[in-house]
Amino acid sequence: MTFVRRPLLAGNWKMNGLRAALTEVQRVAAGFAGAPRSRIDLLLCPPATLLAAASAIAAPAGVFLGGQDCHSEPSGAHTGDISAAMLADAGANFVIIGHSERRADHGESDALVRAKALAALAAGLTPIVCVGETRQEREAGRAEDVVGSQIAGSVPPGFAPNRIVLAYEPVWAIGTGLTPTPQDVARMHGFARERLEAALGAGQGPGVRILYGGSVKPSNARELMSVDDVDGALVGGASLRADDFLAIAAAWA
Ligand SMILES: O=C(CO)COP(=O)(O)O
Repeated sequence: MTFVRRPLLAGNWKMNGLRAALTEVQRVAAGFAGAPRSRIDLLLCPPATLLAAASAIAAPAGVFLGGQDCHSEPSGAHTGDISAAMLADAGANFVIIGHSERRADHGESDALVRAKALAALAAGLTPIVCVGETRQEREAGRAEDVVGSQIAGSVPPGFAPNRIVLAYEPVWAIGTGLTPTPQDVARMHGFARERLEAALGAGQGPGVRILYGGSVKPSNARELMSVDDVDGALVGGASLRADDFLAIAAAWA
């Protein structure tokens, strides 16, 4: 079976954005509506407080919306948490799961990340499961071990490859301006695809979109996005301004 992997450019706003920032959503939507949109999927993941308003602006232009986390349970006594169904109800199509900031700030384990991914799938969302090694792990030569075991523990088995997205985000590249070399990105993405094949089942690896994340900017997007097995980007800081985000999207023009 041959798979066509449509590039996905995702913006993770993290804990940034008041209502005034909806003007950036408007500008992304306007820029995308006029672009040859068939080339890529565009996704914005604003804070949950802006999701419904952002969806009203972006969805008509064909821009997808996503959450940044969800609870592993469908509902219940979990003060301050958000369920996958709530995200879907507010207009989300995707949800970022297991971002390294959540793994670090909230002690999320691979098992919890997998449970959250399953909750997302049950609510009809596409989980973007994040993996990546720290600087110490890379320097100790353990990058592949770490990413391999995160994939084995976090990716729910038995789903079609188009229902799950993987994001490789080396922790040391996030918000630092540092990026791996294209050769390192190619090696890690190729390795991740092999491990996805093991996690999802024979023949499934080639169908999964694998995003690169960590200091993606307009100036390096074209080089990083042309690497083998890179099917898009998960962008933090440079997704906050519509001009930068659209300039990254132009890497596929
Ligand atoms: O963590 C990231 C996206 O999820 C990457 O963040 P930066 O693009 O700011 O490095």
